Amino acid sequence: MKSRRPEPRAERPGRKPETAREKPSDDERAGASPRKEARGPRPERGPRGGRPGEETRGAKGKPRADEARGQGPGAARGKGPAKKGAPPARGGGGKGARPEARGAGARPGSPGRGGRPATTDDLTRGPRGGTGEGRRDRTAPRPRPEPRPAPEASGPSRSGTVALIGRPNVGKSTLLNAALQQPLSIVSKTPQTTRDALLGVVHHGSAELALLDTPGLHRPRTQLGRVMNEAARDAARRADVVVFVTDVSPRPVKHKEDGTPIEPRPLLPHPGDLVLLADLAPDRPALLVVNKVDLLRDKRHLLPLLEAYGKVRNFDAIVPISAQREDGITLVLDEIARFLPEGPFRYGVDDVTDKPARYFAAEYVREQILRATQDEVPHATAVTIDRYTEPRAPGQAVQIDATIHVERQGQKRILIGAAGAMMKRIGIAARERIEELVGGKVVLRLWVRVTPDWRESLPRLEELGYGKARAGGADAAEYVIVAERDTEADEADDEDAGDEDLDDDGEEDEDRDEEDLDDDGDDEGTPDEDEEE
Ligand SMILES: Nc1nc2c(ncn2[C@@H]2O[C@H](COP(=O)(O)OP(=O)(O)OP(=O)(O)O)[C@@H](O)[C@H]2O)c(=O)[nH]1
Repeated sequence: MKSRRPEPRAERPGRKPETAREKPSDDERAGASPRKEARGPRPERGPRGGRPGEETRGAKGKPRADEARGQGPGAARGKGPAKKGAPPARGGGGKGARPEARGAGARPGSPGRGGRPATTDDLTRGPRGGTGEGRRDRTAPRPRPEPRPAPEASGPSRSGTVALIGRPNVGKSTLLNAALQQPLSIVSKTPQTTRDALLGVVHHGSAELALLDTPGLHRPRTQLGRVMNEAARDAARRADVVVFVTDVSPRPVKHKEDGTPIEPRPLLPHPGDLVLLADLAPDRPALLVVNKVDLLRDKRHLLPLLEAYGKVRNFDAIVPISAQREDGITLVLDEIARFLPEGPFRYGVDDVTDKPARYFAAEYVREQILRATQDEVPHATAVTIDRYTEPRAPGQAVQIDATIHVERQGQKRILIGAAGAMMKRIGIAARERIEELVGGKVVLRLWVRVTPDWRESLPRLEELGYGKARAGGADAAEYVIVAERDTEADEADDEDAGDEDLDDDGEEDEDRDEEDLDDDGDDEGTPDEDEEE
């Protein structure tokens, strides 16, 4: 379906939350009555440009010193087509075809903190500015106080699908959100938050990037894990460009007995990455994005790491970024755009994604579960939308009934909490996030249901929305825009509530059911070990 553009909505007076209440029997209900903070006008979508301080380097370890400092327009060029040859179908992927205006002269300073979740308006029309009032999401990217200046459209138009691939928790969803300039995809500190490929459309100069956020590739222990891995691999297979995302994380500084710090070992490519890169889409352009460079205390460790990665694969470009701080995003988009095939845009300039609002309603409930619970609960949770009814008159609320599926009674008890307190907390936070999405009032009713072993049952996974062939991405002949609020109630195919676990305290979960690729590179192994500085 094609979207209609909603008018900017007016500010609404605040409302008070309702007290959650429980329902007898196996279902538990927690209502969160509408409460909304007033919000200001939405800024126009803006163009993009480079940023000072963005670092980049060419593939195979040749640092681009000038560009690494964001001083030159050619930052993040890598070897590019000059070495691999511009793909014929991508025609002229050299400098001449590149969008201009990035690097120096770009938006100064770091983006502002805070901000609010996306609204329907934002999802269809562009980024939000704002001051961050009412924002609860500490892990979502911080909105920019000003939109990025866009590169000028130059050369032929390019469009294509771009898969963001990598281990869990490296920041793929954060990167997508930063590129979109809105927190569309749910982000959490717990690995395996993303359970399905999610499209985000970015128009960048003369290029249209259909970015696919994907589940982190990991060692699966359940059918769900296998389905998630397949979703990621499928996205990589159908992509025109693969962006392999990895991260750097500082190790704690160790000290000798006399208290002097031990010189940290150099950073090395993550062993799991070596496994994944061994057979990752060898026949198409691949970019490496090294995320979380803000965590490096000593940036001298970055260059050897980039060089080491450059020896693993003949990347077309290597771009170190901080997705969370939105540093380096423009360079990533520039580099991707260079390798897209020439062709007309497939989406409207205001289109953002192909999932309906009900999909995000389920995801945002799951997001709050990830934030509010820990241990085994998040991984054992899925969310389905039982009813999504649009308001019949102005001022009325969207009515949403959602079921939270868990696997055991104990998990249900945890989710409900004492006197329903946990459910209430989740319900209120999710409802507020959904209200921002749909741009209006929402009445959200949540039930908790025990669906034993749903992660191991393919039919159950199908019912819960996992593993189906989904419309989306650049291949979709028709697509639904999230702003379109007339989603059919029986649109069962879109009830793909993702669910993944997230610790509120940010610790990697101890009892998660899937693991990252391990050091021996056999797709079986131990959880991630953060690299340290
Ligand atoms: N310090 C820092 N943290 C980041 C950065 N990017 C992402 N994170 C954090 O890393 C965690 C994981 O981020 P996600 O975007 O959910 O990672 P993902 O790769 O999509 O994770 P999966 O869903 O497991 O595949 C979150 O806590 C983010 O806030 C960054 O640039 N710097």
